[in-house]
Amino acid sequence: PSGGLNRCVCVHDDYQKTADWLLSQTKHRPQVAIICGSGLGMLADALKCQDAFHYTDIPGFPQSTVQGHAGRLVFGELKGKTCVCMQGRFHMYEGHSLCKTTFPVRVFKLLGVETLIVTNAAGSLADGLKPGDIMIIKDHVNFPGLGGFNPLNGPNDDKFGPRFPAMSACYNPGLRCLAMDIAKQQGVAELVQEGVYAAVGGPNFETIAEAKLMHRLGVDAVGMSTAPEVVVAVHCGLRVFGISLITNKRPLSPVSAEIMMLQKNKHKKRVWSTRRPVILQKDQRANPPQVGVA
Ligand SMILES: O=P(O)(O)O[C@@H]1C[C@H](O)[C@@H](CO)O1
Ligand SMILES: Nc1nc2[nH]cnc2c(=O)[nH]1
Repeated sequence: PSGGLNRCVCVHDDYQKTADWLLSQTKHRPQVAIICGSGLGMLADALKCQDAFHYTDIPGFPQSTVQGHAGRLVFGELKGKTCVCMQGRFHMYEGHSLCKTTFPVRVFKLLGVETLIVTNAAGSLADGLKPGDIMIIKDHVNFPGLGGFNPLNGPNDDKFGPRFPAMSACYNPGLRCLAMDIAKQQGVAELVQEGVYAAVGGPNFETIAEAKLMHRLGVDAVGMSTAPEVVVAVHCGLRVFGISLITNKRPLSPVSAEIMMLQKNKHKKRVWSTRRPVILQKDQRANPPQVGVA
């Protein structure tokens, strides 16, 4: 991969100018940044003493084009911590370069942020993860990154981090433990579990074969964001905590008339089944049963 979309074209000064402008517009000095995923922008409403800025008014900031992403940066207080909250993020499928997609993360670093909380909407590939559940991200598979689409491509900015950053402990274990403890205290532990998130480029959802492949690779939930932001955050030394809100199940097999078969159940009764057809015995092959016919 080469070309404009796959090479960081922003220089340190670009991030600094945006950070300086924000610092001149608000008295808040955030320690925590929160990126709200699709439909999760209401998290920002919980902030007290808010200063809010539309992305269109922030010098150098990319613009949000997705429904459910309001396009505002909100500063405020939450339980005694000063936070900055992105109501809406940037995705590769909108046509943003990865450099622009992750631009706010480096701005947060320059604002003095130490901890980044990433949230997203994702489809479940795991049996035990249902729509409405929350998955604490323990690790990720960055499919665009594995293919060479990486926000760190291009000359390394040593002021932010090293050329070859380690990604073996992206999601802070202490924060993951704390989140699980809080879920127990709040009585919602049965809705919360840890899992592996995979980022794909989108905007199309996965084919059955792609979903199966990811499931076999150990992916629990799939979405179209987060991993590039986390790569940039870890590169510049931010502590990261991530959660996926499970919005749907990603089917691993087509449940359709094509594979519906009448099969014998354990009581030897013939019932419709969506189980995979069994391999036929030699003597059955000459006269195979027809799918969907009793
Ligand atoms: O920003 P997130 O990752 O929450 O958005 C997800 C991925 C797509 O933008 C959209 C698809 O439903 O939700
Ligand atoms: N790629 C992908 N992104 C999602 N965002 C919400 N659900 C899904 C899904 O099933 N797949």
